[in-house]
Order: sequence, then structure tokens, then C-alpha cells
Amino acid sequence: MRSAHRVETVRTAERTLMARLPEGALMQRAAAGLAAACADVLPRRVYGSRVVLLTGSGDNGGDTLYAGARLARRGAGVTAVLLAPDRTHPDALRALLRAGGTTTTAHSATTPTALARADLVLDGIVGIGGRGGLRPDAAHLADLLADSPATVVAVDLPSGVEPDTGEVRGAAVRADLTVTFGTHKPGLLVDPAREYAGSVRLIDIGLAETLPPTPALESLQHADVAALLPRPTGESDKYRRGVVGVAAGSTRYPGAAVLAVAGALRGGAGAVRYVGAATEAVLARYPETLVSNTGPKKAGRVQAWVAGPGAGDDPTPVAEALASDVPVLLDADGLRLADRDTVRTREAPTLMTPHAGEAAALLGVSREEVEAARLTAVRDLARAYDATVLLKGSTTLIATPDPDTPVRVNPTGTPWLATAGSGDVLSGLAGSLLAAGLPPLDAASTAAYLHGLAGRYAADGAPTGAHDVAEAIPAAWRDITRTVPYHP
Ligand SMILES: NC(=O)C1=CN([C@@H]2O[C@H](COP(=O)(O)OP(=O)(O)OC[C@H]3O[C@@H](n4cnc5c(N)ncnc54)[C@H](O)[C@@H]3O)[C@@H](O)[C@H]2O)[C@@H](O)CC1
Ligand SMILES: Nc1ncnc2c1ncn2[C@@H]1O[C@H](COP(=O)(O)OP(=O)(O)O)[C@@H](O)[C@H]1O
Ligand SMILES: [K+]
Repeated sequence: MRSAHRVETVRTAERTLMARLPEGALMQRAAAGLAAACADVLPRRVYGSRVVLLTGSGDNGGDTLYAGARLARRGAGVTAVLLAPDRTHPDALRALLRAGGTTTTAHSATTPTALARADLVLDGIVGIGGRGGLRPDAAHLADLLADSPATVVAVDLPSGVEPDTGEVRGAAVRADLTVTFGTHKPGLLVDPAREYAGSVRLIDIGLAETLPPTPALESLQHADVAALLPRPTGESDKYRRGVVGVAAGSTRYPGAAVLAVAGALRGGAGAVRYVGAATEAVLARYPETLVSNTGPKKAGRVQAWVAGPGAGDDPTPVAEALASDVPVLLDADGLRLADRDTVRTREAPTLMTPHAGEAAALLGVSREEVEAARLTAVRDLARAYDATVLLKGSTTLIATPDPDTPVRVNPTGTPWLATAGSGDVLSGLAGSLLAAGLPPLDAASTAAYLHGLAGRYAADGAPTGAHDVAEAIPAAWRDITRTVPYHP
């Protein structure tokens, strides 16, 4: 599990840890890790390389200067561009000068040339102390840096991104690598900021000792997903494994039904029951499906319903699914047709899977606003509907209505998944995991994980279709569970 903590939590944990350590010890740990990471990404050896330090007046600048001093002692030519020369971390600046480094300022005539010629630039403008968009001097440096061919390493965070939300409201540094200290910050895992961070390396500064056990955000890894996926045993039969009902598709969109069933068949339920107007198309592709052309109410027992993909404008099937006492996944038309109070007052759980446009319509804001502040949007929606919400897109997020439960961020996605119908596959897959007995948060996050991996396998670097994604799910499942004992 990879986890991220908010700034306030990091500050409290750092204070507690610092009180137990000699003065400056944490910053030295951070600087040592940072310098080692820089040495790794330098295209040639450290000796003789040209390094520029963009240095703000806080501790983020301090880390950067100490790391620069370490590189200078190994023979790099190091220049610090000081944003506020009279407020620069004094001890760190002395260390750099003693090691042979030099300084200049943001508006010096030599700064653009230094950036253009650098092999490596460290962004130490601002870290977790940054608030609001970058101030003009800092924004000027970020602009100059955008034209530099140098490798860019962001210190703790790319300057200009919001650490707690991943929002980017103005100029920000685009890094090749971000070296972050103690724990991830939410912004490093959530778009748009995640894109600015490049790859992320976490440096252990001993903070795990004082951080609270529950993070703000968590990201499942293979082993976590393997532990959650359902596994049949000798006692299993198709009903005990769970039956998932799919109320989807219409005469206009029969394909959505086929794709949702395709996902559902690969999600761990023992049987898929389809209701709707696309029975012929579904049976033609998947003869193993149990079909009926009644609504969900009369369709027979299921352990979870998927309602909405390609379903059209008839609100009845969605209402009937919501009236059941089993978990319901709402997607596409189902999101639009569901009554909010009905969702809020259900006893059984509801899982909603909107993309940014659908989330925007439900929240009454613009799509751009949802995409700019995905973490806020997913939390707001979960609270408004008292439901678990999976917000699809460039970083898929899953939130429950409980503000203390970490939001999950899916690490496996790929933009190749942005293809018509791949969301239908996801809804079937997640519904199937619900029917197999997973709680909504786990069903949604394991489904997103499998779906993302399947998208990568199906695409393999080239365009792919939703059907191929569904067919790649078993390979993703196998890869995830292969390393874990006792999976059949
Ligand atoms: N507290 C600790 O124990 C540790 C902190 N560390 C480093 O310290 C950083 C936090 O240091 P600080 O609390 O001093 O804060 P920062 O250095 O992140 O930011 C504060 C400075 O940035 C300026 N600033 C704020 N918003 C700005 C904006 N929008 N545009 C331009 N400048 C802006 C402020 O005027 C202030 O000078 C971490 O990100 C990390 O790099 C590490 O050394 C590890 C240990
Ligand atoms: N830029 C992106 N990067 C990663 N995944 C994406 C991106 N855009 C879309 N996706 C994924 O593709 C799928 C598309 O689903 P959706 O928007 O519902 O499409 P449809 O309605 O055609 O099925 C979702 O799983 C979503 O997370
Ligand atoms: K930074």
C-alpha cells in the first residue's frame, strides 16, 4: 500500500519526530536522500556536471542547498538562484558556499543562460509551505525552466501545485522526478499535479514512527489487491459465489449491455443475470448469461445490481434496482435517473461510477471544475449521496461518505482506456465483485485496478477497444494473484 498524508498531518508528525532528534537531523536526512537521487538521474557522473538550485526562502530551499553542497563536494559546478537572498536558510547557504557553490538571483542576466546550460535543475522554490499560485518571481523561474533541456528534480513537491488536493491553478514546475520526504503528499498521486511530478521517489526520513496509521489517500498495490480478490473454494457453487444482475442496454445501445456483461463475467460472481432490451445481443456473445425481459424486481435473486449503462430514459429499472435490499452500482444513465433521496436512504450500499462530466452534472458544477479538483469532487459526491463514489478519468479516485476513510487512488490506469464502452466493462466488473461479497470501497478499487491493468495489456502501446479490455481481465487477475499463496 502506498499512502499519502496531508500537510497538517505531516507537520505534526515532523514536530514530534524533530523533538526526539538533534537539531537539523531531519533536513540532513532529506538532503542526503535528495543528493543520492540526483546523482542517479544525472546523465553523466556528478564530477563536472552543471547543477542549478532554484532556492526559495523556506526549508524546501534549505533541503535543496544542503543537497547542492553534497553535489558540489563531489565535483559538480553548483549555482543557487536565490529568490530572497536575505531570507535564505542561512546554515544551508553557508554549507553550499563552503563546498564551492556560487549564488545568483532570479532576475540576474546570467540566470537564463545558467538554466539553459544546466544538466540538472533542483526545484526548491517551495514545498509543503506553498499556498496559492506561485508568486511572480517564482513563476518567472518556472517559465524559464520550462525552456531548459535540463533534467528537473522537484524537491518534496513540484512548486506551484497544491499539496493537499493536486490542483494546479497557475504556473508550476514540471519535473522529471520528484523526491518526496517521509510520506507521499496527496497532490503527488492526483491529477493534474501528478503529471507535473514526473516519477516519484520517497525518501525515508523516519517519519513513519510519528505519522498516524490512517492516511488521507491510499493506493493499492498488487499484494493488496490479491488479498481482496474473491477466491472460490471446494465449497463454492455458482450461487454461493454470488449472482450479479445487470440492468443495462437498450434497443438503441445494445452494446453497452454486452460490454457490462463481459466485465461481469470476469469479476468473480458465479453467474450473471441480464435484464433489459438487449437479450439477443447478450446471448449471441455470451450464451452463459441468464436472461429475462422483466425488470429487476421480477428477475429473481441476485447479490448485487448494476444499473444504467446504455439503459436509455426509462427510470423504472433503476428505481427497481434501488428498491432491492442488495448493493447497487449506478453508472451512466443510472446516475442521471436515480433519485438522490432514494439513494441516501437505502439500507444496502450504493456505488456510483461517474466520469467527470457525469459527476459535474450531479454536483451542478462544470466538467472543468471537477477535473481541476478531482479529490474535492469525489468527496463532495460521496457525501451528497451517502454512497461510495468511483470518479473515473486520468486518476480514478474512490471515496466513501466517511471523511476519515482514506480515499483510494488507482495506480494502474492508462489513457488508452479512454475508448467508448470501457466504462461499461468497468461497471460490470465492479458489480460482479460486489455480488461476490466485497464491500463497495474494495469492489470499486479492485475493479479499477484490474480494469487499468487489463487496459494496459489490451493496448500494449497501441489503440484498443472496450471488448479487448474485457478479454484481458483474466490475464490481469492471474498476474495479480500469481505471487500470493492459496489462490486456485
Ligand atoms: N519540517 C521538517 O522537519 C522538514 C521539512 N522539510 C522540508 O521543508 C519544507 C517545508 O518548509 P517550510 O515550512 O519552510 O515551507 P516551504 O519552504 O515549502 O515554503 C515556505 C516558503 O515559500 C514561500 N512561499 C509560500 N507560498 C509561495 C508561493 N505561492 N509562491 C512563492 N513562494 C511561496 C514562503 O514565503 C516561504 O518563504 C518541506 O516541503 C520539505 O522540503 C525537510 O527538510 C524534511 C524535514
Ligand atoms: N485520460 C485517461 N487516463 C486513464 N484512464 C482514463 C482516461 N480517460 C478515461 N479513462 C478511463 O476509461 C474509462 C472510460 O469510461 P467512460 O467515460 O464511462 O466511457 P464509456 O461511457 O464510453 O464506457 C474509465 O475507466 C476511465 O477511468
Ligand atoms: K519544490
